[in-house]
Amino acid sequence: MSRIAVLGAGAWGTALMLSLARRGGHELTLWAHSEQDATEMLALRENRRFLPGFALPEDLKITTLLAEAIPASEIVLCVVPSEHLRATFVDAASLLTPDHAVISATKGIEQGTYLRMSQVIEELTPAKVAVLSGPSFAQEVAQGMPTVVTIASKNRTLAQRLQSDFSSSTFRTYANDDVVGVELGGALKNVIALAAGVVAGLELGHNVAAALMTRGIAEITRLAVACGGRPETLAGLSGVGDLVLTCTGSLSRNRTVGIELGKGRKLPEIIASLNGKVAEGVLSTSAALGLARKHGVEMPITEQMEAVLHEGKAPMEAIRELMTRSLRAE
Ligand SMILES: NC(=O)C1=CN([C@@H]2O[C@H](COP(=O)(O)OP(=O)(O)OC[C@H]3O[C@@H](n4cnc5c(N)ncnc54)[C@H](O)[C@@H]3O)[C@@H](O)[C@H]2O)C=CC1
Ligand SMILES: O=C(CO)COP(=O)(O)O
Repeated sequence: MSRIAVLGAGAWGTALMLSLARRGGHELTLWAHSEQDATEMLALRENRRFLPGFALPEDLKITTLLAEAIPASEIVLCVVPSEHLRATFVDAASLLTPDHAVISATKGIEQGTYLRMSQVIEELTPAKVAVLSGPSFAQEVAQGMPTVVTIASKNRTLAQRLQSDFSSSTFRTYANDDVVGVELGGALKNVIALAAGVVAGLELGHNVAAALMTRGIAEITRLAVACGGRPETLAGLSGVGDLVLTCTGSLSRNRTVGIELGKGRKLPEIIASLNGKVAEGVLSTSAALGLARKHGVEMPITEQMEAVLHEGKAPMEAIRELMTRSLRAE
């Protein structure tokens, strides 16, 4: 039995909480950032805003107070969007002790610092840190559909404990000690998913989608290895696995944003239509490029995606440039 606080009542925090509840044996608290969302969940026993259609467990505690959620738990599952992770942990820092385990399921790279989410948490808190990543749409996890992800920590005992806490007959976890590879795989696939959406929106066919995934994993792996990750990690669930899911699955928000860009819609209008739901790739693209430049790594797809997202480049021009780069060996 573990006492687990889930920080972040979006789709993914809610789905992971439902999976933990289905596994059974845990005491669960869900922390919501928004007072209004918490009030609605308490009244309806449903997260109608971010993950409608699923009854919240009767014994689930819901709060907007970190001081209520964290001291009552030994495991803190972080699922806030990357943009808000630092602020959340600045507030949470004084409540966390070396006895706490924080497991981050957030997929992103911090703007400006280019830090991975677990690095931000380690910088701010004395807690032990792990990450959870892999091919996992919230909707399917909430429905109890079979899902397989990776839990990574440099602390093998912690990874094994979390594996056992999170695993069930519908949610299987593999342990890994390559935190860098697992975390960067999860963050960087969102950039390629945006690009896969763009070519779908432009109706450019299947060949280019397969090529984007293949060359996408090549550039993701280059950067992850430059940062200290292992290439085989990027061939795993939090690399190829999540890349394939997000580049092909209709439930992906990042891919959907890409499709709309490919159809010619403007980014601010697309973001507004998400109604507060996060497409992490939009911000991660800039951070990924910053990190790549810091390490002298070439990331041609990410570079073109940055130009389309934030410099007004026409999507078709970005594809043309990728296709006409100087020829090289695979
Ligand atoms: N939705 C999915 O299927 C999956 C999402 N993820 C990752 O999980 C993370 C969270 O994504 P979702 O749950 O999908 O988000 P969401 O789009 O469903 O919800 C957005 C969340 O952001 C919160 N928020 C807004 N402003 C905030 C603030 N100032 N401080 C703290 N929280 C604030 C909202 O309350 C809400 O919980 C992301 O990094 C995403 O990439 C990972 C795997 C699957
Ligand atoms: O990370 C995800 C699945 O593993 C979810 O992807 P989207 O954020 O693109 O929906």
